[in-house]
Amino acid sequence: MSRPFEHHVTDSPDAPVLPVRKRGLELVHDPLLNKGTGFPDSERDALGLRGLVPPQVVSIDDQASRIMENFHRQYSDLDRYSYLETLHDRNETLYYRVLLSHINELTPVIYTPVVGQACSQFAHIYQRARGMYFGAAEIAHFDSMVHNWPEDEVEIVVVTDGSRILGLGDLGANGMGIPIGKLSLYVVGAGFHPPRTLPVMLDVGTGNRALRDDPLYLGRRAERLTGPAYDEVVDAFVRAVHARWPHALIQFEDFSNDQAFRLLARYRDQVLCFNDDIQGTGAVTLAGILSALRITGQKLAEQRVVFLGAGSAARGIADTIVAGMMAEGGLSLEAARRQIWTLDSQGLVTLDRFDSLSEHKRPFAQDSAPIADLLDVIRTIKPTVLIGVCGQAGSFSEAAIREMHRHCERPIVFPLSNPTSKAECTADQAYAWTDGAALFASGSPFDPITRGGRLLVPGQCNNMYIFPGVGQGAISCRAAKVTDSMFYAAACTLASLVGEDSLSVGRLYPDLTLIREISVQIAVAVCEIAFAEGLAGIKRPNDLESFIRARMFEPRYVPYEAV
Ligand SMILES: NC(=O)C1=CN([C@@H]2O[C@H](COP(=O)(O)OP(=O)(O)OC[C@H]3O[C@@H](n4cnc5c(N)ncnc54)[C@H](OP(=O)(O)O)[C@@H]3O)[C@@H](O)[C@H]2O)C=CC1
Ligand SMILES: CC(=O)C(=O)O
Ligand SMILES: [Mg+2]
Repeated sequence: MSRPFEHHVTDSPDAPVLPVRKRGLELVHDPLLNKGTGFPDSERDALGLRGLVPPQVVSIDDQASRIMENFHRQYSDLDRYSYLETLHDRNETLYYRVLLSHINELTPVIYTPVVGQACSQFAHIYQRARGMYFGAAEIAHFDSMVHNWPEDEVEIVVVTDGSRILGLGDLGANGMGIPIGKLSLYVVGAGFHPPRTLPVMLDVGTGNRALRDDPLYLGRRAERLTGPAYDEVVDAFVRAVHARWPHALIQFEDFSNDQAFRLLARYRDQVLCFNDDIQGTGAVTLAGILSALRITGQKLAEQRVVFLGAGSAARGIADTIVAGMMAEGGLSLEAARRQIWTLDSQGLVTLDRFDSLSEHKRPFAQDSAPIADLLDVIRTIKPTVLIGVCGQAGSFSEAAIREMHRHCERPIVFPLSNPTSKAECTADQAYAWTDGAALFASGSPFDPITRGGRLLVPGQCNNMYIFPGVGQGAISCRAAKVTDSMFYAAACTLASLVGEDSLSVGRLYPDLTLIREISVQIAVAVCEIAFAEGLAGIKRPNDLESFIRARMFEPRYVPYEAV
């Protein structure tokens, strides 16, 4: 049963007037409706705001200037994160206006790398409730708890169990910063209406002893659940969410790989869902490799790819590259997989380890002698592409990168682990060790570099380029499920949007200021797959692109009508 709540969304782009029941401070304290000093005089009269805000009526752009002035006054990254979250909690329209107009400067704060620091300290910097916590002890209440959430039209749920937050390991309930950050990017990147997004923490305990002993820790102080007890919590959560919001998309985020693959397999045909670390990362990485190959003029099917790390991200990327080699290069599944070598914490993943390998590693086990070390693997395999997804800082050594460059004129080097403190190497290092020849992209951003008078701009290979558009596509056409073919289409679309101007400075991804355009094009591609595969829940609109654009939230103040 849902209660009558305040409307937060208007779908009419032409003359949007939002009926508002709240008055006075109740309105000012609702972050979805608050305009702060931006309430015009007419609304101050009609909504009981006279005297409650300073006399000047300030435009949203002047408000944004004040925000940036104060943002620049903060002392540390964590201060900057907290400052933006305070704004998020006070005035969402202004928060998104500021993010959208300073996207390159602010994304690294609300997202990687600073969000990693924020998650590590989440319990200490916590200010105000945001999103929902589904605790194992409350499992009997999940079905009723979902009705405590005030919005009837949730479209995107990003859920984590905190077990593998970026490359920082098990952060338990502190991991809530990740769903919050990802959903901000859904709004900024693909124009989801803020009240239609829901961050979720599945609090099933934590294996992180230091957190459990931290007096300020906000999650369940118990060992992490496993086995059937864990599955029951996830099941109850998915059932409750699906019952309350049957059309919502559930994004699984930062689950350790012992759960990630199982959960995706279990739910992908039951409810609208995907795993971002597996599927989103696969798509964004293939796009970057395709961009790099436009520079070298080579074909995907000719590449020899080495992964340092053989977990969720590695498997998602490897499968997507294989799909590309099969689609573009005509290789068989087996032939494509033979072009890919993975290393885990025990060294090269080989057939002689088959029986002890987790399921997700087995398809990429190579018929090769054991090799323990990345340098020796590079010496033996002579890769053209090197991908780091092991969460181990500095694990691409100078010797390894130099060895790669010895046999490969333009090595494709992607240290993808997040946050920056976990990157396998820096942009500076990759360029220095290859004399500027590396085609480089990283999970967290690095600044441009000038080498010998030449500007080199590192791209950011991060699933943030993919998930907003895939989500918008899936929701716009009411897709019954999210398929791998949709992610493949997203990868090709993203690659097609990288301009020659970007490639001329070695940047393998478009500038982030283009994220909304990228998301529209990805959403169109995803919808087209849904229509072609009979998965769409609506009739195809004649002008699909305009249909998607019309759904997108613009952070500006709409007029209110007192009701
Ligand atoms: N840029 C992006 O968009 C994304 C980046 N990532 C980043 O990728 C990293 C990994 O994520 P994910 O795949 O989900 O994590 P997983 O835990 O699933 O996988 C980590 C893998 O790294 C291996 N590993 C650990 N230490 C070493 C080592 N010293 N040498 C070789 N391999 C090692 C592990 O080996 P073993 O199996 O033996 O334990 C495991 O196979 C994280 O830092 C994450 O932030 C993830 C998703 C998206
Ligand atoms: C980017 C991302 O999803 C990760 O590092 O886990
Ligand atoms: Mg992730």
